[in-house]
Amino acid sequence: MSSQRKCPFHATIAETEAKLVQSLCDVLQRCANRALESNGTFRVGLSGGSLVQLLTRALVSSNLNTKCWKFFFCDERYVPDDHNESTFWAYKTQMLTQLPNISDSQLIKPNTTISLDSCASEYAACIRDEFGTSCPEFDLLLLGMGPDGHTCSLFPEQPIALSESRRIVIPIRNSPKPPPERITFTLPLINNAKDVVFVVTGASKSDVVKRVFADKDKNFPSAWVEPTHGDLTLIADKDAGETFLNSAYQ
Ligand SMILES: O=C1O[C@H](COP(=O)(O)O)[C@@H](O)[C@H](O)[C@H]1O
Repeated sequence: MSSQRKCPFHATIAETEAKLVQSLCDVLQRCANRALESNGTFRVGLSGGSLVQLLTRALVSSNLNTKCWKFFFCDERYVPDDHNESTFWAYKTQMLTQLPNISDSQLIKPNTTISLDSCASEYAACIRDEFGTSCPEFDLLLLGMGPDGHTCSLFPEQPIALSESRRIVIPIRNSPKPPPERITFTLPLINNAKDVVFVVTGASKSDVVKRVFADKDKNFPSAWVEPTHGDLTLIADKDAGETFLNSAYQ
C-alpha cells in the first residue's frame, strides 16, 4: 500500500553522529529563527527515547539562545514525573542538567497525577490555550520512530488511533511497547505543524525507514505523517538510512 506524498520532503542520511547532530542544529536554528521573528516564541514538540540524548548534544554543541523556547511533549508515558520511563524525567535529568539556561518552566508537561483520560484532555486544553486556537500550529515537531514504524504513541497494532479527527491529544491503553498507558498527539495536531522532523538511528530501523519514507507504506503509523502546509524531514544515521538510500528513492 503506498501513496503520493503531498508535502515537501527532505532527507539527510548522516555519515557520523556528529553530522547528524549538526543537521539537527541546522533545523533547530532555521525553525527557531522563523518563529522568533514572527511571534517571539519558539514552540517545539519533543519525543522521547533516543531523541533525548541527540537533542541534548545538539543544544550543548550549538550557541542557540533558548530563552524564548517552549518545549511540549508529543507523547508521554502515564507514569509519575520522576519515573524512569517518564519522557519529562528523561529531559529533566539528561538535558536540563547539561543546559542550565533552560528552566523547568520551559518544559510544558502533561499532568500524570490525574486520570489518564483527564491527563490527555487537560493537555489538549493547555496546548489550545497556549496557541489561542483550536487548531494549534507547532513551529517544529521532533519525532522518533520505532522499528515497528510507530511514532509518538501511535502504534501499528492500534490503527483506530490514526483515524482520530477531533481530539488533538488522546489516551492510549494497552500500548504494545511498555509502559502500557500513555498519551499522544494525534494526526490532526501533528500534521498541522510547520515542520515535522523524524530523527532515526540504528540498523534495527533500516528496513522500516525505507518502508515509511521511500515506499510510503501506510501500514506504518509514521507514514501517515504528512504536514498539510509544512515540510517533512528525515534525519537518519547511516545505519538507519542504508536501505532507504539503496532503494528506488534514488
Ligand atoms: O516509546 C517511544 O518510542 C519512540 C521511539 O523511540 P526510540 O528510542 O526508538 O527513538 C519515541 O519517539 C516515543 O516518544 C516514545 O514514547
